[in-house]
Amino acid sequence: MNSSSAEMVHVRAPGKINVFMRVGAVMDDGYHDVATAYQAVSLYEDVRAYPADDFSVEFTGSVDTSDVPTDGTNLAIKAARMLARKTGYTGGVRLEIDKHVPVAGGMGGGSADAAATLVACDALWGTEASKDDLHALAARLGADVPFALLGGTAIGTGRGDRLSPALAIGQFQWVLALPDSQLSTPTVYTELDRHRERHLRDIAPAQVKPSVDTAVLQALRAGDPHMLAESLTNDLQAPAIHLAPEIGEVLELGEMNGALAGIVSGSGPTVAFLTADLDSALDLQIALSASRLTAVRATGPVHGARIIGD
Ligand SMILES: C[C@@](CO)(OP(=O)(O)O)[C@H](O)COP(=O)(O)OP(=O)(O)OC[C@H]1O[C@@H](n2ccc(N)nc2=O)[C@H](O)[C@@H]1O
Ligand SMILES: Nc1ncnc2c1ncn2[C@@H]1O[C@H](COP(=O)(O)OP(=O)(O)O)[C@@H](O)[C@H]1O
Repeated sequence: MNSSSAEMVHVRAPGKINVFMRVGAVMDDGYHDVATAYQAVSLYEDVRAYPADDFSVEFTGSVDTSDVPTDGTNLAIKAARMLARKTGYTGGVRLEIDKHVPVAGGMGGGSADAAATLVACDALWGTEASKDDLHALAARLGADVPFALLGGTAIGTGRGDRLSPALAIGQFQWVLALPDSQLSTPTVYTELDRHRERHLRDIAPAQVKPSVDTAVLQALRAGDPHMLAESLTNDLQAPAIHLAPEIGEVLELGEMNGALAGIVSGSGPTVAFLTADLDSALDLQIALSASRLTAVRATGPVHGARIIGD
């Protein structure tokens, strides 16, 4: 089918925080078996898709995108091409991405771009892919991409792409210390495996099948930031700090300035601080900014990738 039905489609997709992340053994496909609790937060990628004969992408926004490739290796272009192949669409798309999620920061910005692009191209091209088809394409693009489609709060197992929504009430107030450096996701996983060999005490043994602690699920269900702060967990935090020791100082600074708790987001180096309420979040944002960190506030959970009427 080749019936382009719109002049432009605008889709917004969120960045994410892993409020819980246990990493188990390496599976046959080379990926680690994980158990994670994702929360989508109000730091967004805005993707605008325009009809075109070929495939291209341009970036604007508040974060440095100078390192992000704009050729066929860009995740958004990969997503568009994959959808075209799957649906038999023979045209292309021009993508404009207004980017606010830090690149290689552990918040799934590239995944959000890919998820938003799938939804935008499907609407632009009128290809009417099913939810299941979009999910399957998303999972092929990256472990985090299905969650960027779904949004909200969800448990991810397997590679992190087998999702089940988690009940969460209310809004959590986060302050994010955005990095001016990057960490490569595979490097952090590899560092974790090295740490395991050194028997670090705060990391679960790889042979234990990872699962999400019931305390996290209870805290999310209760919408209680104090409870959630007690159960924030990330097996990738110690290896991320080992690779980028300044993360440890950022965590200390936040915890001294009113955060209930701080956690490295995904593979880092973004640090997410959970606060008790909006006032504490504002105070913490000011304190971190005074220390010359880029600190932004965000709330969660928020929606996954969806069309915005401009
Ligand atoms: C760590 C997490 C936590 O949510 O997020 P980020 O910090 O990247 O945002 C994810 O596991 C990342 O998801 P994503 O960034 O989509 O990963 P992919 O592109 O699929 O994989 C990049 C690489 O990470 C490693 N990887 C990823 C997921 C997983 N369950 N096991 C792995 O070992 C593999 O080396 C893989 O080649
Ligand atoms: N559209 C995209 N946006 C961001 N990064 C992209 C994109 N396409 C490819 N990449 C590459 O993917 C890597 C990881 O990107 P990103 O999703 O921002 O980080 P993370 O996996 O830490 O959440 C980066 O090194 C980047 O160069």
